[in-house]
Amino acid sequence: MTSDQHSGGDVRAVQAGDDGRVTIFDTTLRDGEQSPGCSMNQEEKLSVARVLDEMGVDVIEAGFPASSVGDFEAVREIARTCRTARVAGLARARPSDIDRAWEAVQHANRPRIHTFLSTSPLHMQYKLRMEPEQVYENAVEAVTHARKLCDNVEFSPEDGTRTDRDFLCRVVEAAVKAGATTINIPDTVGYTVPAEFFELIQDLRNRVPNMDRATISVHCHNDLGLAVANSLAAVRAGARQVECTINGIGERAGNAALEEIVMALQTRRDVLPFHTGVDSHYITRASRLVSGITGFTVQPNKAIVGKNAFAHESGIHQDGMLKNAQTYEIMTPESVGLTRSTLVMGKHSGKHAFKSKLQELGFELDDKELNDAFKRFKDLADHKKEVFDEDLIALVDDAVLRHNDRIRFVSLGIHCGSDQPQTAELTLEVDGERTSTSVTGNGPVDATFNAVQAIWPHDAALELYQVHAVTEGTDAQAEVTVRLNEGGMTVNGQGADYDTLVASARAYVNALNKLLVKREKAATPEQQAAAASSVA
Ligand SMILES: CC(=O)SCCNC(=O)CCNC(=O)[C@H](O)C(C)(C)COP(=O)(O)OP(=O)(O)OC[C@H]1O[C@@H](n2cnc3c(N)ncnc32)[C@H](O)[C@@H]1OP(=O)(O)O
Ligand SMILES: CC(C)C(=O)C(=O)O
Repeated sequence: MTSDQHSGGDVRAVQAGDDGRVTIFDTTLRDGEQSPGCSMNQEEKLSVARVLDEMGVDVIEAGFPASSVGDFEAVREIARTCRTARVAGLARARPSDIDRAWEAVQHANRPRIHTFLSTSPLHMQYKLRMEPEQVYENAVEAVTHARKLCDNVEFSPEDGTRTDRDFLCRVVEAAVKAGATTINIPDTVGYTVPAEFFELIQDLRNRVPNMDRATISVHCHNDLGLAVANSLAAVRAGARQVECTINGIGERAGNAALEEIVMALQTRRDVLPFHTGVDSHYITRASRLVSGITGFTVQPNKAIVGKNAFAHESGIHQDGMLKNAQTYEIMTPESVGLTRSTLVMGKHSGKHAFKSKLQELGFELDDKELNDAFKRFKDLADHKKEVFDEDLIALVDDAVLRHNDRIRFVSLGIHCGSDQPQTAELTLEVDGERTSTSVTGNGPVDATFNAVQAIWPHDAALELYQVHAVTEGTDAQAEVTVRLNEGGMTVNGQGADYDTLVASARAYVNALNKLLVKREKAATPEQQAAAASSVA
């Protein structure tokens, strides 16, 4: 078997100087943020961008600047902050969107405008209500306009995998001629399969005469669970940029997961002779940060970053691991930033050990955050025999990532049991002002949520209430997820505490804070100005 047969693909160089380096384009802050229920404020987006920049992601798609004032400002701040990563802003194929994207990214060390327009028959006819020739002209105009502003322009023919092949080749050729430096082929609805996508990318390379003047990129959705497989097939066919997100979050079933792409390329270089610039040791930290901010818990069996990804429970596996870890591990936990714990944390631990433990777990906190988290840790350690790593992660996510919230949990007292009525005595701080109330309900959770409603009236409907124990035992911390829906806007809130009801109140309050962010993003500039003077 030749090495080419072995890799099952076309691994010849795609351009002069091609050494198999794959550009990692992270869209956690744009497509990831489009996940239903996920909304990040500016500071949260910045903290994710900082980690992505540090870990060596090549391009950060920071948002869609024309979509709201809040997103515009977040993209602008990220552009000003990132040191090495290129910062991209997404724009529809309209001059006003493109101008807005440029306004947001222009101060980046390395800016990019990413403009897109659907090319599939379905999208053109029903969504855009445009004829193919109008779409062709519009795509050329958009890229031409973007190139007048920025020398690095990406063009995406949206729904590319369901586009007529001849038309796709024509549009791509014209976009490259107009100055697009990257051509991104999106599998917008996660429809393609690996062999088909391989053939599509190869076909573009063979048929589009000027294809070698632009980098081919792919953007795969996970509707059939094939996003990573499709992306890797495309790389073998000559794509040199992969668009992906941390933990695979994104529209519907999500996008290709960054950690899976990076680790597949790193672990299987023998059959996938490509490499990225990402330092894989940052993966766990980035995953936990995104999960904490979005409230999207990572499923335990998720590849690379799931809680069980490096856990071995059955005897034969444990025996093999003790004899040689490679028997059941194809990569080391250390390579993705998981450290084997050396410090045991308990109520006698001091702040130095606490800080060092958090660093081991991938958290870098400022002094205020550290003090807040330490206070919560001491309180937890007083109520729990052993404080595990999972407890600390839940606690830090809860204590630290919320410090800019406008509505804050202060205290909760509950009267519950078989005596009626169940009553919640709740104190919240709203924009710095404390309010207390005492409210009844059908059970302690209902009473707690009624109390939140009494202090901060709102119309959002509760869609999900979920409790899970962070570790085993009756003294385990509870991690609660609450999903609210207000006029079609969904948000997920999370809260953790050794008291399930306090965790519930924290989760509800967290969801309300996210709703405030989402409302702000959805508002027009005039509505935003009016809202600035009143929270509710
Ligand atoms: C596949 C993807 O992920 S694409 C990115 C999706 N991301 C988002 O939508 C970000 C959040 N979106 C928003 O904030 C809003 O949709 C906005 C601000 C972008 C636009 O809001 P509105 O002006 O109210 O338009 P609305 O969203 O209802 O409809 C979209 C309009 O854009 C048009 N459109 C859609 N895609 C494109 C495109 N790539 N280029 C040009 N026009 C487009 C649609 O045809 C429709 O036009 P119409 O109003 O003439 O019918
Ligand atoms: C804007 C494009 C790249 C996109 O998100 C998609 O097609 O899924």
